[in-house]
Amino acid sequence: MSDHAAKSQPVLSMPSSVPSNLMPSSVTSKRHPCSSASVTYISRRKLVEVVDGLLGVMTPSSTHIKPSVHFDSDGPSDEVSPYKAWLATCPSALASFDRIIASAQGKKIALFLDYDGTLSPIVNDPEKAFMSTEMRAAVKNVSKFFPTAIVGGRSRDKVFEFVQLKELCYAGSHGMDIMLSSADSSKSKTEDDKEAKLFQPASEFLPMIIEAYNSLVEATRSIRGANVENNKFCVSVHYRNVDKQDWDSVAQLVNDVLKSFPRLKLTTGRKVLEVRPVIDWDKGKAVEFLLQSLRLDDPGSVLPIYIGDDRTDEDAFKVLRERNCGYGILVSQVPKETEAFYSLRAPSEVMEFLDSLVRWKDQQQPAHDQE
Ligand SMILES: O=P(O)(O)OC[C@H]1O[C@H](O[C@H]2O[C@H](CO)[C@@H](O)[C@H](O)[C@H]2O)[C@H](O)[C@@H](O)[C@@H]1O
Repeated sequence: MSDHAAKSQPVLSMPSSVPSNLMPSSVTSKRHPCSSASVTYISRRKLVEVVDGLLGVMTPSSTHIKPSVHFDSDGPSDEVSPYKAWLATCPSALASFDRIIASAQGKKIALFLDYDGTLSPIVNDPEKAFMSTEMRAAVKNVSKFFPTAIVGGRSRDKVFEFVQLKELCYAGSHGMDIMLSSADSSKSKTEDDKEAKLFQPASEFLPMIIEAYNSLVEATRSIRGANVENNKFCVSVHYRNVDKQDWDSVAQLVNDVLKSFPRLKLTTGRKVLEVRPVIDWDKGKAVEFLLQSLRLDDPGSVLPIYIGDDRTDEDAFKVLRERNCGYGILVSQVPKETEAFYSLRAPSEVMEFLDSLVRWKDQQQPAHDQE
């Protein structure tokens, strides 16, 4: 995404076929609703400099997918006006709530929720990214009305450990480890039964990921604050707690390790470098898979909503946009180029949005049924 983020011109365009009922109220042209040439990306400009410098030191092997790294800035911008300008094109999902539910009339909403930065606030220690009791209750409540899946970058087990709700579906490792229903699977009598509910398109990469994880731990051992997380089918190298002057070294070390693993590639998140298999699979593909598997892929009767904060969530936003069937909601305090239709500022607003969905459904029909 950094190549993408580093470009000064928005590269996205609104498909002309987006139905008007799926268009945010402020969008009147074919321009992408969530990117605007008039938005000043102050923090991104600084990032571009870093990216340019960084790409200069990277020499990917010929068989290796070119790593595109930039160092993320996820703090609030000092300047209010660029954010306001951005809101005009990527409106708040709370302010647009009536419009969203208007397009859900007669349809079943299917919810897809990222974990880190969406259900839990970003914290320095990834092991302590707990979600609040209130957020857990909000997710539990919303899942009573709408099919709900968590689509996270961490291992599926880890995400489940944080969320602790059996009634949801879980897709871990950026969608490369999908369990269709954790509730059903716990009741499954046989291994065959469990396997039928499990989809792991990168399973052949497991030994390679373990090897890469060990190499990355070894390579970054000397960098104070660097932290390598094994996410089962992918590995995260965190630099949030690394001194800024050492960020280049972290990227260089990761890139050096990757030269020995031509079938692994590098993506970036919020102060994290993510190493994953080169397979054509991402959160977008995972959402498509879930919609199909759960028989929710009829755009006439289902409105999927995906809420996420990270670059990897853009793949899912894009799928919904291209299928003209639902909404991506980006969680961000700063203007970003995005494929999402709407935005929310922080996990606290995500909770408010989920609570609003529950209230709306509650008022709508006492029987608690969906259409
Ligand atoms: O796709 P996601 O579920 O959002 O996963 C992306 C990464 O999320 C986690 O890291 C992020 O959250 C941490 C805890 O708040 C924070 O310390 C870190 O800086 C963030 O990048 C997770 O730990 C990573 O493994 C995921 O790759």
